[in-house]
Amino acid sequence: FFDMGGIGGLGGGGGQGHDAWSALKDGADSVARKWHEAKKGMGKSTAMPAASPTTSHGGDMAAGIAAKMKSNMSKGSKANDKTRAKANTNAAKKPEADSSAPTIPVIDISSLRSSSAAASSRTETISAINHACSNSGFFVITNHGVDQEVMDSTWSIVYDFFSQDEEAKMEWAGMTEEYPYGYEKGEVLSAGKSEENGEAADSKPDIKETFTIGPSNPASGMPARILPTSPATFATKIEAYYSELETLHDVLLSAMAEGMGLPADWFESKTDHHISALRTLNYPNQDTPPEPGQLRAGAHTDYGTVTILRSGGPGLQVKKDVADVTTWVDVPMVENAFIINLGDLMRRWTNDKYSSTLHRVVNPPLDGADHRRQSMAFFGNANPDLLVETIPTCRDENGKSKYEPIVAKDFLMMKHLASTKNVIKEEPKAQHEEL
Ligand SMILES: O=C(O)CCC(=O)C(=O)O
Ligand SMILES: [Fe+2]
Repeated sequence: FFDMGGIGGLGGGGGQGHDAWSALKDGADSVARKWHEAKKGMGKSTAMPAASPTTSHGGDMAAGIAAKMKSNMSKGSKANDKTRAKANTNAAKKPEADSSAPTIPVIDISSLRSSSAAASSRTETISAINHACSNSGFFVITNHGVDQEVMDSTWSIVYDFFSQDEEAKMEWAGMTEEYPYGYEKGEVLSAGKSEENGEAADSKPDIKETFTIGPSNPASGMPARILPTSPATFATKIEAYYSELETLHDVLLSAMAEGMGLPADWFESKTDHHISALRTLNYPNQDTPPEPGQLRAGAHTDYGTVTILRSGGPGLQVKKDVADVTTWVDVPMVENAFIINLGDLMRRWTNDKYSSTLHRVVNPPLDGADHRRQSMAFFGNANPDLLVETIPTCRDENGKSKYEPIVAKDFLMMKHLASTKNVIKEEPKAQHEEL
């Protein structure tokens, strides 16, 4: 019910997206400019657009349904603190109750990636990350150490992949329960959340197409990767990108472990044959109004540990409730940065100490301009056979937890299968079996 309220209750999703855009227009930066910058960034050989970190909100658009919504972001609406003030100097000037105050800090993580960094700067970074994880569950990282050439060339080849005609892309479709990867169109992202809560799911497919790969490690128990042969260098590039982000995932988990008062290597044995997935996303240009309730990506939470996202333009918004009113906060776009957010597995693992926050991608304005948009999301996860029991330092004062232990892969598949009911085929595609 909770998610359905978020979608249906906002009074018609096509409208929802456009209302959000008009609300954004009142924000610090004009949406038109952001779109313009984003478009420049969508070119074949370009990366993320440059934009200054800003947030805005659509505070009034959901007032009518606020009462129906249970606040899961009460922690996220805490006032500015030192960390946020440091990450964005504009924030420091805003009054505490201002719902447009940034909840998504920008954190420089160079100290986590350099062996010569001063211990104090590492501690400061870990504390900023821990704070963001315990509040909005979203933050942006800079100086993350991922190879620029790998980032840019993957971005560019992914653009080329999605630019192919439907037939060429469908060659790589055929998602099954056993092979939950490949090309697809028609996912209902919001359904994963509904399934966890035992609710009926919305049936409107997202206005997007995706191509996903899983781990290459046979010890993960996942099937061997099926990689497109066209464009020619797609396979090598996307595999290199996956490896880079696999390392960054380890770095972030290690910082989070320390943030929770655990040894830095605490997650290592729990992720050494992980089932993280890399999903590339294309949101085609929209020149006709969407169906009511349809968004580029419906409101959802991610499923795993930590998501590492590279996003090519505006549209991504994070839910924030302020005094029982739902607002959607724009995620700041910072050139060459990654957006980090936590998944439901991490939320459960930490007994809700860390937040997995609802987010969505809204529709662009129907203004005749080309608003094609691209993203690449690395969905970090744990070992498939890991029994995820509440982290010792996250139990309550009586040593109790809100959650029963769950097996990591069972939890992931429950959510994944709920959101891909429209796309999953009964049988694997024969043509790829010999690969
Ligand atoms: O494209 C984006 O910016 C976000 C996509 C997303 O949230 C997801 O695929 O889980
Ligand atoms: Fe997401």
